[in-house]
Amino acid sequence: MQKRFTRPQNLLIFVNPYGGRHKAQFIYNTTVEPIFNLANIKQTVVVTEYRNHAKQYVETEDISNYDGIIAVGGDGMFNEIANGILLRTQRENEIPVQASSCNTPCYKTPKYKLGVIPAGSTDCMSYVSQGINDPETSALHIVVGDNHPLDMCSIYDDSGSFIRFSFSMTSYGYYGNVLRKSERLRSLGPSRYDFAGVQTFLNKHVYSSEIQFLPSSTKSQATDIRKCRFPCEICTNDIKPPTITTSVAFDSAAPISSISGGDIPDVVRGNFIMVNSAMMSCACARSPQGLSPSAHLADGNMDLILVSDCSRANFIKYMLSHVGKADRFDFPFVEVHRVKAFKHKSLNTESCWNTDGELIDSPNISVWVHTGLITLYARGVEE
Ligand SMILES: Nc1ncnc2c1ncn2[C@@H]1O[C@H](COP(=O)(O)OP(=O)(O)OP(=O)(O)O)[C@@H](O)[C@H]1O
Repeated sequence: MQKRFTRPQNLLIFVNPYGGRHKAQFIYNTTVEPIFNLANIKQTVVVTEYRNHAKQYVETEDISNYDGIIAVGGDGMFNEIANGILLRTQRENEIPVQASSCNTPCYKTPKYKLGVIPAGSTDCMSYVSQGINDPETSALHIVVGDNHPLDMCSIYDDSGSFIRFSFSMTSYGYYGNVLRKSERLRSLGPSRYDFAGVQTFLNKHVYSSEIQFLPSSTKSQATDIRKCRFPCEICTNDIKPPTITTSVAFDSAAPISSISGGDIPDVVRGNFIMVNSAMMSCACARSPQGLSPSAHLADGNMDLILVSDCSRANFIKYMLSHVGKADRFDFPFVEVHRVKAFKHKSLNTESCWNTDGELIDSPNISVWVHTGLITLYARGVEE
């Protein structure tokens, strides 16, 4: 078991000059570097030059001297680094990354701890793991070597091919369409999400889908009042190792039951404005409670939130419930399930997926949670 505090000696740091308001370099120079220098931490800085630069770097370069990898950027940067280091770790341990791997106790945790200094647009990772988007706070958590496990999910297309790992929201329909539009509006900075959101809302689309899911085997529920707060008993005590043991490759026709080692899946069919899964609360400065306020950082579950067709007025009410403290599950057209895995099949016209702000074009995917697969320099949110 990892010690709760292991102060880092030597860090690999990626600075994304392109994310958020383009302030990552300034934040690193003025806030992060001085704190790391005071703590005598050796630093190697890579300013990213293109998309996937950080992912390629951690997958292929010699990183054996470092004890941690830090993103100065947003959730997209963190996702890149997490994907790169997870793929490298599986490759080095000869663990194949494909859907059938989910049927064994699965992927190996990297030996490197990951941290993020918020310098993106949404910065959900910092907000959810520290309760605030503040570069100084994040730098201090790294300096003292705080530890917190983080669940990751793995996503596959309907032929069982691996797509990517993800840590926060994976969403089909509305948020997928917003992302697709917002990518074309990057020059507007963070406000691109507002423009894309309004446009997507005005062109409301509804998608017919079938979703199979494996319900969680833990006692906690998405509707719990208790949230993930330091010290979180659910994240530290309630973790169950994966029980999935059979080995059958995914294919588009196979029901999730044949690949779930005896667990019986539930099935829902309907017309949805969006299908969301939240690995964590997905809170951010704009939505301080997040998409699923009682989701946990490391309990081996995700919350599957199905938003059925409804009037535009009701959809706005649902979206506005995310800004305040109102119960976002108290709508007749919203249902929520705490699950370990799910599989989505489109039954008519197709949308795309938004996972951690990255686009997945394939509408038919399966998603599996892996308990505590990453170790973060974080403590969790303190009240
Ligand atoms: N030099 C670069 N040029 C273009 N894209 C880059 C460069 N460096 C990194 N990227 C890409 O920028 C994307 C977005 O970065 P980042 O997550 O830091 O900011 P953001 O999208 O504004 O914030 P958030 O993800 O929190 O909403 C990353 O997915 C990364 O691949």
